[in-house]
Amino acid sequence: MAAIAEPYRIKMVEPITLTTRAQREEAIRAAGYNTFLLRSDDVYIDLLTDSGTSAMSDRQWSALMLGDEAYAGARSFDHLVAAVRDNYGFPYVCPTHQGRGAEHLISKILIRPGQHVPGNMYFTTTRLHQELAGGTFHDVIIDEAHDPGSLHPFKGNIDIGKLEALVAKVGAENIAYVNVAVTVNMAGGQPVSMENLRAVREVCDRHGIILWSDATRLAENAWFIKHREPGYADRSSASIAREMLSHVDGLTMSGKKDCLVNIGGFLAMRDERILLKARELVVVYEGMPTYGGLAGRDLDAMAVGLHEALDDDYLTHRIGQVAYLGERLSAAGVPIVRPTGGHAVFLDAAAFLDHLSQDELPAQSLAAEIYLDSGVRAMERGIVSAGRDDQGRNRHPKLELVRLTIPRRVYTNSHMDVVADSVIRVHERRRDIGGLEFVYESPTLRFFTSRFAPIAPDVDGSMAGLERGGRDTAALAALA
Ligand SMILES: Cc1ncc(COP(=O)(O)O)c(C=O)c1O
Ligand SMILES: N[C@@H](Cc1ccc(O)cc1)C(=O)O
Repeated sequence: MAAIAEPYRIKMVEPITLTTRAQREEAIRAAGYNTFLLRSDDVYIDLLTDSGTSAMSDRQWSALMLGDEAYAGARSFDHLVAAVRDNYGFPYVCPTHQGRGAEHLISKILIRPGQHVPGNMYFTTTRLHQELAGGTFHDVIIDEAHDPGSLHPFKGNIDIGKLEALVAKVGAENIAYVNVAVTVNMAGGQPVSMENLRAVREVCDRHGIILWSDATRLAENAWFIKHREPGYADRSSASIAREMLSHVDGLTMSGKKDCLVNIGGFLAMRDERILLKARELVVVYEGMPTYGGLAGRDLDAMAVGLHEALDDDYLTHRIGQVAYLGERLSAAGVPIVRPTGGHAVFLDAAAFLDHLSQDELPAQSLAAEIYLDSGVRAMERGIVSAGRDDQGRNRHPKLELVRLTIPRRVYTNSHMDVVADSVIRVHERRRDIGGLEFVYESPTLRFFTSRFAPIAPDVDGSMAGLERGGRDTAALAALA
């Protein structure tokens, strides 16, 4: 697949800040070594997330101006419904303020306490909402997804054998629904094949189980099917996305990703009974069913963005940019999850810092080191993100990763070169990097707000001079 240049011209720019090493040392200490707690002004290239960080197009900005801010019955809602119907094929839509708003509602609607929810690898907010509704999440993704080196083209696939085994064990009536994420964020932005979606549908039909989708990165998944699955090369990603969704009963969407907006989400479905339930709940937790916690202009921008994200040239450039960064790192011997996925390059922190145990939080430490080196902000996706189980024990996920997440239409490959050079530099002196420990552990979704301190001094200055072995008193003082 030949790389293409940005299929757009840049009409507006936002200056970003270059920082000194001394400023970054101060900033990461103040942030308790948690990149989520850095101030954006202290970040040079921000690869924390692809969520809500897209650049909107001139069409989307125009749509914002046309937003209808009526409390009820706004035409902006009609625009969103039409876009979802035309692009995704669902007649019913319930907007929410973002993806987890939709997850909250669908978990409350479909899960009875004690039921089980199989899915293709956990996502933090998804699993939490399933648990809060009384459900138990089960990972039924194929084993290859847990192996950073496996080159399986569809590492997001559900393992049909694992799914069938769970149904046999707990009984179909105790499965609330099957949730299939496209792509799979925590596995590295890995896609699900159409063949797999069909097979999962067949299992669900045979057992009378609802099939739902977390379609947050639907467009990127469709592009992978076009380029990797036999029979789809001549199809548009838009038509492939439509076919993918024909296999599911409904979806939750974080519009902040593949709808190219800074805020927004929704539920979409075919069953009017689910819509009615969603409307009963949305007025309690989000807002009127025609705005769901959003401004009318947000609905309009999302209606335009969800269509733009399905454009093949846009997708070829976007996924090509992720691959470009991945190839630069692989060529230098940096261990990454392969093949690269749709939204991010994931560093294999366990292999990168193989002198650290998982309990020394290698991914958290690596993300802090990369920030210290260059001001590039990444995100931990390992033991800290996985949290604790219902017995209060740390979960030890097989993947211990750092995510370099690429916002949509925001950075050029010159930025990717700066990122690659920095990660390669850090890799060259990896033996000097020590681990971290918690100094404050947040009880829920702990990766967002916990604070850390170095547990081991290094020899030549990476985190040297900040804190040596033990508690980060400055960080604790800042917290108090
Ligand atoms: C796969 C996936 N599902 C759900 C969500 C939740 O979406 P939001 O951040 O809009 O609440 C996210 C991002 O958080 C995600 O990446
Ligand atoms: N969904 C967004 C924001 C987010 C980040 C981490 C989370 O665990 C939850 C939400 C992302 O994947 O970047």
